[in-house]
Amino acid sequence: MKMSEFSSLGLSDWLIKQCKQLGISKPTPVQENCMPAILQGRDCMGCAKTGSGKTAAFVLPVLQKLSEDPYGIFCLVLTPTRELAYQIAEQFRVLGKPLGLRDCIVVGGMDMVAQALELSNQPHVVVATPGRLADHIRGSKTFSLSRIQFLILDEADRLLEQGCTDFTKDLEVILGVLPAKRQTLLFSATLTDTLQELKNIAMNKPFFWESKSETRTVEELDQRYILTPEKVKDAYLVHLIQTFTDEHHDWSIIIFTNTCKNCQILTMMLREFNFPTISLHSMMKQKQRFANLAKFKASVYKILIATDVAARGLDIPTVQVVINHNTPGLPKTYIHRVGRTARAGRNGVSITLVTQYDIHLVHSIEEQIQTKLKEYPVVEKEVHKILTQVNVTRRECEIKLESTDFDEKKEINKRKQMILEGKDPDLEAKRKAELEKIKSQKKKFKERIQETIQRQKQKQLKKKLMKRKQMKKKKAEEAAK
Ligand SMILES: Nc1ncnc2c1ncn2[C@@H]1O[C@H](COP(=O)(O)OP(=O)(O)OP(=O)(O)O)[C@@H](O)[C@H]1O
Repeated sequence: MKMSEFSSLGLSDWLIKQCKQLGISKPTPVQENCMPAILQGRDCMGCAKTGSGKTAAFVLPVLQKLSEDPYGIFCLVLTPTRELAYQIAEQFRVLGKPLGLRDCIVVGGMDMVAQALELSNQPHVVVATPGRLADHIRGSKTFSLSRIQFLILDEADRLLEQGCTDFTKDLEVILGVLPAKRQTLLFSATLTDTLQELKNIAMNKPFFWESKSETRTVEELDQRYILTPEKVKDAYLVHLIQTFTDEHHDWSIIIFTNTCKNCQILTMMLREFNFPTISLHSMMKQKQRFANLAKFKASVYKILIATDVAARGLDIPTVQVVINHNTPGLPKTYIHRVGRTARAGRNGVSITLVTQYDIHLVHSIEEQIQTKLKEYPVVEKEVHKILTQVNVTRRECEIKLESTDFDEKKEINKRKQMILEGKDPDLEAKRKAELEKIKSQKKKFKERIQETIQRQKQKQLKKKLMKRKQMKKKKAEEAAK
């Protein structure tokens, strides 16, 4: 009966069989609703919660169509991170094995010549991050995307966001070489903010489907918070990990933090406490990033410390806990981060460490997800017992990191990025210094004004007091007369 459900959506038997081998036997709502429209040739926008099977919702119909009329390059998938590109390509490869599907992954940080060669061999599916693909388009005439049938934007809203990595210029280059007659599919757990821009990319009045639900996170996720002063945060972190690892042998944990440096320091610190920890952030070499992720997926390391480069899309079933070492500034980021657990109907816990300065962020997260975070119970005495040891260890790790060339590397990476963006790093540095100067002058000016106002207020107060004193004296004198 389950088999017939996929077949009633229009998939061939070979594809249904292939799904079954991966434990995919009954379509999830996003698949059930979006696949028929895609198979009918319509553009589609699918917005469904994290871990709800959006990838197969586009991979399966593309494979179905490809099997009916195979030619390369048939489909282009764009995605914001390199790790996600590999994950998506893998789904295509596994599900499309009976077709002899050829895919090509085009991401930054990997050999460009090898990629160019693969592109010229007419793969059926290209999965790419926008920056590197745009580079290939600008620099090479050995491949063409002018006949693609499908353009897919996975994590579509992120691709349009002008965040720390801005994809918009690269997207323009890519869209410029694609045929107007194509099917465009857009998927994400958070489409609504950029809906209009996305509709423009889809062009042909897309079929839009959004999972109807009051909450924006899954029910299987137990969402918690711990209110903590900044300097006790790390002690809570160590305590939490100790408790989880004592109680569960087969659990994996992802810890999200805000900067690459913090990621590095926390990894060093947790290793000092003998926790099997590994990190993932954008300052690492790409090969190292892939290697670390593979080791985490294989449970060689149970703890992954990552920046938001790992916040979206990664599908690792063993992850039972997500810890937010910092409260995310955007509710959207929170939704994707905690969505790394409780996937495909499994249970999971998320714990967000909140300082007094982040409470307003928690309120806006709660408002967006339509769920209240519950306090996570902790025996505080236990945390205070390890507080000094944890903070001393952290300080030692910071000193160790300072003695390496981490900051220097960061600076070099920044300069490289600027050169790639066509900016002059020295000129930018000068501009930044000037801006800082203006800012500091403004700050000083403001402070001086505040001081003057304060002084004037004090003067007035003094005057008033004097007047009152004199009045009292006068009254007393008059009374004495
Ligand atoms: N019909 C299905 N039945 C059971 N499992 C499925 C089904 N479809 C997909 N899955 C599995 O569910 C998991 C999550 O799917 P997927 O990674 O596509 O989620 P997603 O919706 O893209 O999440 P995110 O928004 O975090 O990217 C995967 O391991 C996938 O193999």
